[in-house]
Amino acid sequence: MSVEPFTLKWGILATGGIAKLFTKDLLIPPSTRSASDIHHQVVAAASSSSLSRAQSFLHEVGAPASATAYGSYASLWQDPAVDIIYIATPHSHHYQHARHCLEAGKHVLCEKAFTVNEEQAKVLIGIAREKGLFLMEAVWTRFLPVAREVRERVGRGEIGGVRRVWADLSFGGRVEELFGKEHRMVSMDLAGGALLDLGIYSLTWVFQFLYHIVPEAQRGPPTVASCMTKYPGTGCDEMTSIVLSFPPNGAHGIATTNIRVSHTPHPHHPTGDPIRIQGTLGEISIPFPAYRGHGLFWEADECARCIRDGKLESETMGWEESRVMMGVMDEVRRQGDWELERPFTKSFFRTSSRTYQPKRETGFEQH
Ligand SMILES: NC(=O)C1=CN([C@@H]2O[C@H](COP(=O)(O)OP(=O)(O)OC[C@H]3O[C@@H](n4cnc5c(N)ncnc54)[C@H](OP(=O)(O)O)[C@@H]3O)[C@@H](O)[C@H]2O)C=CC1
Ligand SMILES: O=C1OC[C@@H](O)[C@H](O)[C@H]1O
Repeated sequence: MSVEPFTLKWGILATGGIAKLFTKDLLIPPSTRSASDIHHQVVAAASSSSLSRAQSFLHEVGAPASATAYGSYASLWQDPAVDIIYIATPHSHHYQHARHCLEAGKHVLCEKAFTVNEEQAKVLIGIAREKGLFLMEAVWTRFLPVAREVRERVGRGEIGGVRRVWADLSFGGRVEELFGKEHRMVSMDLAGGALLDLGIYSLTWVFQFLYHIVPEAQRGPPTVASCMTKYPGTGCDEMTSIVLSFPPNGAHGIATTNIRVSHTPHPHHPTGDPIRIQGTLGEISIPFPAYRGHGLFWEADECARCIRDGKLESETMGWEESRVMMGVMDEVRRQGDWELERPFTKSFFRTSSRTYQPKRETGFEQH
């Protein structure tokens, strides 16, 4: 007997680079990755720039003609046809956009970094819990088959007890030419910087083996030591290196990120795997992965299965872990004296329109 797949109806909030890739991936039939239990439908997309931008976006990604284009985000989160909203705005806006979507009764998949600080993450989690809605940080690499397999093998003890994990995600380049002072990667107003943009991936690899797979009663937030070097153009971080020591036995996680030098200077001549998991009996290293499509559909499949099964959070990328990783990044910024220059902690981006003025309508004003 064949069972109808569960269909999840997506709304896309923002029309930038990753929104395009993600939406194209949503439209790849799940059967191409041997999934027959779920189906994704793109029902709407919204741009805060203009209606025509949303229309061009839907056309470019190949969405069905029935998909609705909106010229404001609020129209999207008010659309009754939408089940879940994928938020693909700059980091600075994740909190307020996710909050609006949740308050409008939508499930949310929010791009990384989840928020700009732990405080904001806690608020979003509280709202999702209270309203019975699914919420997940879109750390897509957690859902890659290679990540699942390595978690399982390490969890089975194949390399003994894990004592050290190294993870680097760094893209080197002529930063001033690439990003200037306005690009979201370096803009302080858009919560740019290597740590929030790329460092979250390094942290997520470390956390998978030194936190996620550790039995709940034994795991806990790590102690944090870090160095940060600022980008002269704006004052965000351009290199950050973090050393973590995890309970229960002090295992070390070394998470690094950089926008001046790369983890793989030449993709065809790799100089070493950027992820190494070292155990008492052996080591597993992972190269930078490459996939058909963009590899973003696995996280979308996870959303569909969780929502179908009535789960509010994913076991693979759960609320507690997103919150603890945000807390680590808060501490790294504190050690890097970041908040002395710009108050990313506490209420920044939350209520103050003095410190942050959105460039255009974002729905921010209500909070
Ligand atoms: N998973 C992954 O592999 C990747 C994830 N990301 C994450 O996705 C998010 C977006 O990144 P990316 O797509 O590269 O960014 P882009 O700059 O390409 O797109 C961001 C979009 O956000 C909207 N937006 C709303 N308010 C603003 C504002 N004040 N300034 C600029 N844009 C605004 C715009 O869409 P509109 O005009 O339609 O409203 C814009 O196109 C970030 O959180 C980033 O970390 C990024 C790259 C890869
Ligand atoms: O998530 C990301 O992965 C790819 C990078 O190029 C991008 O800046 C980052 O946001």
